[in-house]
Order: sequence, then structure tokens, then C-alpha cells
Amino acid sequence: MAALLCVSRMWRTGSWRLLCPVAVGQICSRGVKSIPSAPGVPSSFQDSPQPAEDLPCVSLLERIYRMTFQGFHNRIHELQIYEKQRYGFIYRDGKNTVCVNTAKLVEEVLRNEDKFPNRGDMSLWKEYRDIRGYGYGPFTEDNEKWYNLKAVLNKRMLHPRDAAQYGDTLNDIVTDFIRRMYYLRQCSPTGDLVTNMANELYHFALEAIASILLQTRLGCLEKEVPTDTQDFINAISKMFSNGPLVFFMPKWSRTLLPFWGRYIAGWDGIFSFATKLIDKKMEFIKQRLDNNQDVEGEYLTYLLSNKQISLKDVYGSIPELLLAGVDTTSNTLTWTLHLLSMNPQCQDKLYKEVSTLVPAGHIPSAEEVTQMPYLRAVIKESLRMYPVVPLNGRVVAEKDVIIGGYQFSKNTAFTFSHYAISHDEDTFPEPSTFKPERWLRDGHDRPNAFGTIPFGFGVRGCLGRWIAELEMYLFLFRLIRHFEIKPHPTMGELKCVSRTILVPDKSISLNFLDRGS
Ligand code: HEM
Repeated sequence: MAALLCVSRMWRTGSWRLLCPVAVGQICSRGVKSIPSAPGVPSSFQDSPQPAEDLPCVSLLERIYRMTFQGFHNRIHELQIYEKQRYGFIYRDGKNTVCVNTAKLVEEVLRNEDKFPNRGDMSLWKEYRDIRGYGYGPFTEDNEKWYNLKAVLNKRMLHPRDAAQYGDTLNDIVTDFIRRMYYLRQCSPTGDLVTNMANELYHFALEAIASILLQTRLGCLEKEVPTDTQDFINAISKMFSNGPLVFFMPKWSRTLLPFWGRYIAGWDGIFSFATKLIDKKMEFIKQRLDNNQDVEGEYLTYLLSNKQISLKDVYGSIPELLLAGVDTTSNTLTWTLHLLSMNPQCQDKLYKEVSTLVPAGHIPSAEEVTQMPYLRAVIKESLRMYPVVPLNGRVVAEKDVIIGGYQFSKNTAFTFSHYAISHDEDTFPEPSTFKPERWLRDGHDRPNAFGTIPFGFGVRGCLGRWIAELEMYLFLFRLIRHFEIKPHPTMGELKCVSRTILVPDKSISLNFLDRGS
């Protein structure tokens, strides 16, 4: 899902559009000549706002050159830092798109967001739903309809106390994951190695979100993943890998090139999998009602028995929620384990916290894990260093706004360079160092809250934030309790690449030394 946010944004802001012939007419004539006299100093301190046309501007040709010849196409996060150094804190990027890359400017935009905030163009996702007659979900719906839909979807997710009710479900999945880790270690030549951690964590995240949303176990953590579950995983990958290609190919090419067909097939796989599971739950509810039995259950049962949401919307929303909850959580955990393996002192501190605050052998509750400051700080710092959604934004549609001392007309799209912002030395001294301590409330000033907003902001913010956090805390608590994590000696340096979300550039192997607990 995070992938979608970035793709649609990059496409709209020109990073994808740059490959469309029609976009050539948008080449900016001002180039970089108009960099503010002091690049990097937001001009909000000036008396009267300057016109947006005075901003530095990235031309289309420059973008093409950088993406292709300089190889930034899969290093969008590095491009953010490069452009920040070159153009300053705020610059134009395309015709009506403005890129901001300081915490303060992001805050200014978000404080001005519309009543029904909008991230940008979702037409390609909508197109699939229109073709097949499916309803829209929280990502694709807009305006008042989005607001009403989200109000219903939010109800069992909005607060940490809502998420806490899923603690037992998540703990069961963590138990299965730990069992699987023992099994995988056993199969390795050294008896403690697990290869391709990202893949294991993907299965964990999918099992977790499906259990919460659908009250169904998919079998992702079994020795053999069931065929229909594997088909679903393949369908997600097909949709995501072909989506960007479809975005920038002209419509007439859809019948000639294979991407559109694969993109649709990907969605078909996702929707048919979710539809089958929802149908099954519907049947179960119906049988209970026919027998005059109470209908109790968690998320899906709540949605299906809620009169404020139509069945069409339930069928449209569940696939989007499933997608949103998998690659985001799994990649955050991948980065976290990597960072802990590289920073043994932090790992020791974490182990000390989890082993002293909760008695040995005790499975922690949701309340217990959310009260562990270092555990929370580890996740927060991992998300700062590797924000899985490195790029996001808002279209300010309702009014003219002044941002950074510049005047913008309504309907201006702002993009937020979250990776560059969360690596800003002024906000985060030693930004490339993993320091969970910076998040502890121990008398120090904590960094600007808008320096890292990995779950977004406000009413359009992440619906699954509390679920995701709880899932990651319960997971990390138990894993660290069981194992000391070490990088495999052959790993070498790990870099990140932006395959729309931030992922490691190679497969991660880790050694898990049994702590004997
Ligand atoms: C580490 C895990 C996660 C991260 C970092 C993350 C991040 C984000 C971000 C940045 C946004 C955009 C927010 C904005 O524009 O202000 C978002 C939206 C969303 N996320 Fe998450 N997410 C995570 C997990 C989840 C999970 C587990 C779910 C599933 C329940 C979920 C469901 C959603 C939905 C439905 C939206 C769209 C909300 C809307 O448009 O109103 N996310 N997420």
C-alpha cells in the first residue's frame, strides 16, 4: 500500500510523468537560477509572500537525466537529499507541484490541509474497480464518501485501546513465527541461520493482518504455504510490479503490451481471494442468525453487521486494508532486525528492558508492551532511518495558502520528502546513526514531531497505525527474548532501494543465537 502512495505521487509529480511525451511541454524555463539567495533557509520570515513562480524549479529534462543517467530511478530517497542540497527547502517540481523538505514546512502544509484531505491521483486504482464493478476502499474513496467510510472502518482501530483487543490474536501468530524460526534455524547448516528474512517477515505480516481483518488463518507460517495463499501473494506482487509500468505507458499501448493485462490479473487475484474469505464469513453469520444465535466476532463481523457500510464497500475496503498492512509492517521489521543486529549495544538494552519488565516465560499483553519505552523507541528510530513510505503529500484544494513565505493558489499539490526530512542533521544530530535514545523522555528535548511522521498525519493518516505498532512491539519483544540477533558474516554493507517503498537492496541473512529462554 505504501507502494501505491509513492507511485501515485511520483507519477503525478513528474517522476513517472517524465517518461510521457505529453509532459515535455512542462519543462520549466527557470531551471535552478532562482534558488533563494540562501538555499535551505525557508523564506517564511519575509514580510510579504513571494509568488510561487519565484521558486527554484526542477526541469523535466533534469529529472530525466537524474532518473536515467544518474541512476536515481530506484534511489528516490537519495534524490530527495540531492535535490534538497541543490534547490533548498522548497522548490517546484512540475507544473503545479511543490516539494517541501523540512519538518517545519511539512507542518505548515498539514496544518492547512482540507477538511477531506487528498493525497493525489488514484485514477488507476479506481479504473480497476470501475471495470469490475467493485466499491472503493479507504485509499480510493474521496471527499465526504471517504470520510463516512473511514469513520466506520476506524471504529475498531482508531485508538490504542481498540488495537489492544487484537493482542491475543497477534500473540498467537508471534508464537507460530517463533516456532518457525526454530525450525528454519534447525534446517540451516550452522543451526542458527535464517536466510531471506524479508520473505519470512512478509509471511508474518500477512498472517497477522488477515487474522485481524478476516478472523482467518491463512497458513503463511506453515512449512508449506497453501496454494491459494501463495496465489494471493503472487497477485499482490503482480499488481505492484506492473502498476508503475501501466501508470506511464499511454493508454493505447494497453492492448499491445503485457503490463495492463498483468496489472488487472493481479487485482483479480487480490479481489477474488478477499471475496472468497468475506463470502465465507457472510455464510457463517447467516447460519448463526438463522439459528437465532448471537453474532460475535472481530473486525469483519463488525463491518458485515454494520448498517452504516454497504456490502459493496466492505468488499471494496478489505482488499485495500490487506494490502496496506503487509509490506509496510514487514519492511519496518526487516529494517529493525537489521539495525539491531548491527548495533549490539542497543540490542542489549532492549533485551534488558524486555527481560526485566515482564517475568520470564510470560507472554506480554498489549498494555505491557506499549509501556516499554526502549522497545517503542527502537521501532520509532527504525522508522525514522528507513521510513517505508519515503514520499507522501497533500493537494490543498480548498484555499490559497502561504507556505514557506510563498503564495500558492488552491489546488496546489505538495510533496513531502520524508526521507530527506528524517535525515536532517538539524533535527536529528548524527542522522545516520541508530540512536533509539533520542526518543526517550529522559529530560532531553525531543525532536520536532514533524521530523518523522511515518504513519502520516490527521484524519487522512494511517488507519492501521495502532495495529501495526502493537504487532511490531509484540513481535520484537518475543523475538529478542528468545534470540540474540547477529548479522551473517557474508552480509556486507546493506543499502536501501526505493521500489516505491524502501526495501533492502539484497536478501538479509541473520544468525539467531538461542538465549535459552
Ligand atoms: C509500519 C506499518 C505502517 C506504516 C509505516 C504505514 C504508513 C502509512 C502512511 C504514511 C499512510 C498515509 C497517511 C497520510 O497520508 O497521512 C498510510 C495510510 C493508510 N494505512 Fe498505513 N501504514 C502501516 C500499516 C498499516 C496497517 C497494518 C494497515 C491496515 C489496517 C494500514 C492501513 C492504512 C490505510 C487504510 C491507509 C489509508 C488511510 C486514508 O487514506 O484515509 N496501514 N499508512
